[in-house]
Amino acid sequence: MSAQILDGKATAAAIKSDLTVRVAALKEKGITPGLGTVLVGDDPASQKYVAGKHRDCAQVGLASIQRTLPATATQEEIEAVVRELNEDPACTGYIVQLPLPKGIDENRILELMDPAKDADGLHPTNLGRLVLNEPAPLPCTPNGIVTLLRAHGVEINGAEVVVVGRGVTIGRPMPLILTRRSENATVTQCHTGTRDLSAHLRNADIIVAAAGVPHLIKAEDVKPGAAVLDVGVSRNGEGKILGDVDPGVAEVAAWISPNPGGVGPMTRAQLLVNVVEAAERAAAAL
Ligand SMILES: Nc1nc2c(c(=O)[nH]1)N[C@@H](CN(C=O)c1ccc(C(=O)N[C@@H](CCC(=O)O)C(=O)O)cc1)CN2
Repeated sequence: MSAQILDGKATAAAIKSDLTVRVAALKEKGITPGLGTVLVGDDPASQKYVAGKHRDCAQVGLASIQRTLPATATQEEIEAVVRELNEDPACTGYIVQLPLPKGIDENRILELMDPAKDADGLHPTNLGRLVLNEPAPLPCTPNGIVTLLRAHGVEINGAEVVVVGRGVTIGRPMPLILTRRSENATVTQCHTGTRDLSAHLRNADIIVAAAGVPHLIKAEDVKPGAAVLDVGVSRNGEGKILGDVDPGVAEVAAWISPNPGGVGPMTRAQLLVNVVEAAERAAAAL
């Protein structure tokens, strides 16, 4: 078997094309949504992701606001920027690029954000709304994964899903989204404390690999016909991305997301969706 590609680039392009029309409609009503980003430090990957987010904004017609602080920025300096964006009417939604430098209390920064402007869906209020099944912006990568699977007709309803990883951007929220009635999957969450990862993986119809361990998932761990989403990003000496999924998995799986070109572009597209949806809700309330 040679797996079919879960094409994140093409799916994200279709989403952005739809958003371009919706942003134009908002502008006709006098509303220009704007995405803010807060980038702290000089991590090349984070710089690249944030630059991509601003390129996307330009592409769909969103305004964008960039705040960049040095790696030496203090907790108080970062909090001051968050307070400023909370108050800035031009910024309808924003994100704080993660991870923040060592020594910064990331949770305190997230908690300080105005939940109404949380474009990442990572504010505790919005994560709580997800738990309560109330409307909220959804974390971008997990939501992007669901959208990617749906776009390719992969059955989620009733599927056995194994999520590998428990980080705040993917691992924690992914099961919350997949177990909603609208998705209706059964989810097992695995992590570094899991005793027999292979045993869980071999039972999965869908694997979401977000461990950050290069080539952790091998062909022999995967049930023939499964869909495998490679979310992990490690880099070799030349900066080339090494995903969590071994290339041999493509011979066993029915569906596989390339990395790059799979979940990454979907993360960015879903962020734009959150910003535009928030602006549409605000416009409807006028
Ligand atoms: N505040 C947040 N921080 C982080 C998030 C997040 O959702 N919110 N997720 C990741 C990084 N991320 C978004 O910020 C992200 C990761 C990857 C991509 C992407 O387009 N990747 C490309 C490859 C780019 C490359 O060559 O390096 C791809 O997969 O094709 C976009 C956004 C952690 N932080």
